[in-house]
Amino acid sequence: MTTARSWLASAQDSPFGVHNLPYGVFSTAARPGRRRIGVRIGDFVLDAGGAARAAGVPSVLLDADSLGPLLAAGRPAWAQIRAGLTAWLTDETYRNALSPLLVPVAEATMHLPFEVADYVDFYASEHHATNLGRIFRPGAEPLTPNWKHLPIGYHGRAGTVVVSGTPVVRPHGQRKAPTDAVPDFGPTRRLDIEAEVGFVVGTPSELGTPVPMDGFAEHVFGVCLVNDWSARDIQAWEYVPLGPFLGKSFATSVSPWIVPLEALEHARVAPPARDVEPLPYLDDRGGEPWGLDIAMEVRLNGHTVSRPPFATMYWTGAQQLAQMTANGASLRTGDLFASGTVSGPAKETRGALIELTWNGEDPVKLPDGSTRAFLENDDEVTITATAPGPDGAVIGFGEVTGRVLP
Ligand SMILES: O=C(O)/C=C/C(=O)CC(=O)CC(=O)O
Ligand SMILES: [Ca+2]
Ligand SMILES: [Mg+2]
Repeated sequence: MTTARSWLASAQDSPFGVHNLPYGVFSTAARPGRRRIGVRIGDFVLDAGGAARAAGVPSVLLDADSLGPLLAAGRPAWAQIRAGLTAWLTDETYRNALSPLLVPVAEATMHLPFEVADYVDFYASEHHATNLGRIFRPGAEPLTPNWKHLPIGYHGRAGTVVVSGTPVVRPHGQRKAPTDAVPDFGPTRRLDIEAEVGFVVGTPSELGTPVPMDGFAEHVFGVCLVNDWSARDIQAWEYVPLGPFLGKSFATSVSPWIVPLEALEHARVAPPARDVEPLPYLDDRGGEPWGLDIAMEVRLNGHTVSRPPFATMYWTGAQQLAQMTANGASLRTGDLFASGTVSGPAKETRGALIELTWNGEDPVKLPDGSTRAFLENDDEVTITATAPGPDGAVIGFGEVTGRVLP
């Protein structure tokens, strides 16, 4: 296949070229109350509903203030709309009609692109799970006996998923260090991040009917970046025996651009070897597994502190989807499930400060001479990522960023 090129100069050699075309929801200062679906192309946001009208094929799925209707429309509609956008942005004859519908990225305010239905967070990095096991449960086997038999996860708080740029207020909660006799209540002293990848569900499923791994592309619309902000002192005290609760439910940030699954076809890689035989519903050996070669980067106050490699994740999104629905639980349009913290084997590839600093014992040094065990007020964390596209093209995910407020 030859590489299609856009007539838009800034789309050439861009991580937002015609091979990507991620969807978001934006407004402009001229009309702040008017939210529209935008498609990122080069340094611009294309007003997608306007583009469809200009091309003579008005679309109720694109003329919307949320991605909800598009998500619900299903894979054939997603493919058809993507093909239309690709044609309009590569065929020179659309240039004059579409050019007035391009808004410079700097002039677009991005919003949460869909109403998050249910939110699930997994625990799928063997390196992260091993590190956290050692830190939270010293002396015990770091990986619990179930870890290689099923993707462990928990249900999070959909209503506190916020778009990139939303400030994160330092949460209060019960804190009790192992050496304290009793807990006290106050602002977390151990505010942390978790660099993750999020999967956005489009097509719903029926209650009582599990979705197998090969239903992944039918149900999952696309992929975003996630920062699962975590208060480690609150978490360590409250999580026994039911798992994460208030230490993680105060805010979860997502990137504003949803990269369609079709754009990641060239990023598919084999996941790590399965050294415990998976049960049949999770066995992706011999099939077409959904490992993804997404290279992530975590910046703290502009300084790169980690480069987590998503390709090292033990459990894939397809296995997580199969696990999430194995009991017959249904999917809803707008469900978001996150991969779990992405940590590679090397220290500089760990996706959370608790691992990077080994529970604060070995603080991260910043160029201004300061150090961080955990986040301080006014710190800003940004996660970015790229993946390989066709013919050497790069697929950009944009960023998820957030600043800590007292
Ligand atoms: O090992 C534990 O007790 C908990 C670890 C986590 O913080 C889990 C989590 O949020 C899942 C993940 O992001 O990998
Ligand atoms: Ca997490
Ligand atoms: Mg969270």
